[in-house]
Amino acid sequence: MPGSSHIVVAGAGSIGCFVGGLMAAGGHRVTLLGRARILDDIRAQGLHLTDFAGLDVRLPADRLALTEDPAGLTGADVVLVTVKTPATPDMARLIADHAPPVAVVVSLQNGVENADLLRAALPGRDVRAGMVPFNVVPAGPGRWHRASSGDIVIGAGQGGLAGLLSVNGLPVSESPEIAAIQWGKLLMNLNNALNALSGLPLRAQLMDRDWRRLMADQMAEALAVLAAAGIPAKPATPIPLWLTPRLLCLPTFLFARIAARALTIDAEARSSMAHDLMQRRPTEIDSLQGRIIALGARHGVPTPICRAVAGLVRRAESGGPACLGVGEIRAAISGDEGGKAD
Ligand SMILES: NC(=O)C1=CN([C@@H]2O[C@H](COP(=O)(O)OP(=O)(O)OC[C@H]3O[C@@H](n4cnc5c(N)ncnc54)[C@H](OP(=O)(O)O)[C@@H]3O)[C@@H](O)[C@H]2O)C=CC1
Ligand SMILES: CC(C)(CO)C(=O)C(=O)O
Repeated sequence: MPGSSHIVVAGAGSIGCFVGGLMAAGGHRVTLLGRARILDDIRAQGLHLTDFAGLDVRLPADRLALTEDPAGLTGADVVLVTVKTPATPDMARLIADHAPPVAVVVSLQNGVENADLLRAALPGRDVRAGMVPFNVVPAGPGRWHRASSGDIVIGAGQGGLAGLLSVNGLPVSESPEIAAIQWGKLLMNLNNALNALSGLPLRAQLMDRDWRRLMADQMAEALAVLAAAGIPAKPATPIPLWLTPRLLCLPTFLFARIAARALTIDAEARSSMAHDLMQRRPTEIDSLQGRIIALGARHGVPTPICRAVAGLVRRAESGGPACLGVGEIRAAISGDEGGKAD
């Protein structure tokens, strides 16, 4: 792989445009493969990237290749897969048909199944799992805002890939424990659904103790499932996962002090699932809560919270209410414990 590589972002949305844009600003040749509704805005006014710490990068459209045509994958050194999980099988087929077999494929997606889905469709290729801890929100035409902190981790392998992908403002590291890191992220991503159902920005949701207690109960349920299944999980923040439910239950002034040391999060942040529901798109609920529910069933651990929350997200996906209070969600959980939900 050359020092400056051709990176193709496969699915240019929030994560793809932000990461791809910073990599282009850092000197890589970048192609954004995406939808016309997104690329046309970038064609018209370039790409504008900001973040919680004052980053302000503007890239004219001619610094990027922009295409809706999967033939844009031809000639890639690295393919960054940034579609939502339900779109992974289709994207895997496009990569198989168009990307060179030597291109390294990196999944920058949430959930724990995407790298395996890609490997199954791309036998013999170097496919890495990755974990993106930070939040990116659309902030207007051609503009994306990184609203929380953390650095990308990818699976360890040959070729110094992390060093190659690291650019100013976007360090990338490799870890042999990427599977555990992805499970740790999945535990945090269980809040994507609560955030989406709350209708609140993440910071406002986190500053409310009733929401935090619900997050804590859901996380404790999932930790019990992972313990029964013997699955190790590593946190994306310095706070151990077993301690997180207890921290969430602290009074707000104490929680805020401790959380501020582990994570920066600004007022714009909302989970990717919140954006999916707002835009009436299918969510990743099956690969987040759905994964815990399936494991719980296999290992005899009840998962009433994940089941009720998944049920409410599915209802919202098909046009049901999306702005719920903690009390309404607790009522649905009690219904599930009584065997009524899902
Ligand atoms: N947003 C965030 O803050 C974070 C997201 N993640 C994870 O990163 C992944 C990506 O999330 P995010 O960036 O929010 O997702 P987005 O929905 O913003 O972006 C994905 C884009 O890919 C497009 N797409 C899908 N299939 C194709 C295709 N075949 N050809 C071209 N474009 C395609 C989608 O279009 P369409 O909708 O029309 O299919 C969409 O515009 C997810 O797994 C998410 O959980 C991880 C950390 C944070
Ligand atoms: C908000 C964040 C960064 C963590 O839950 C995320 O992964 C998402 O929005 O999907």
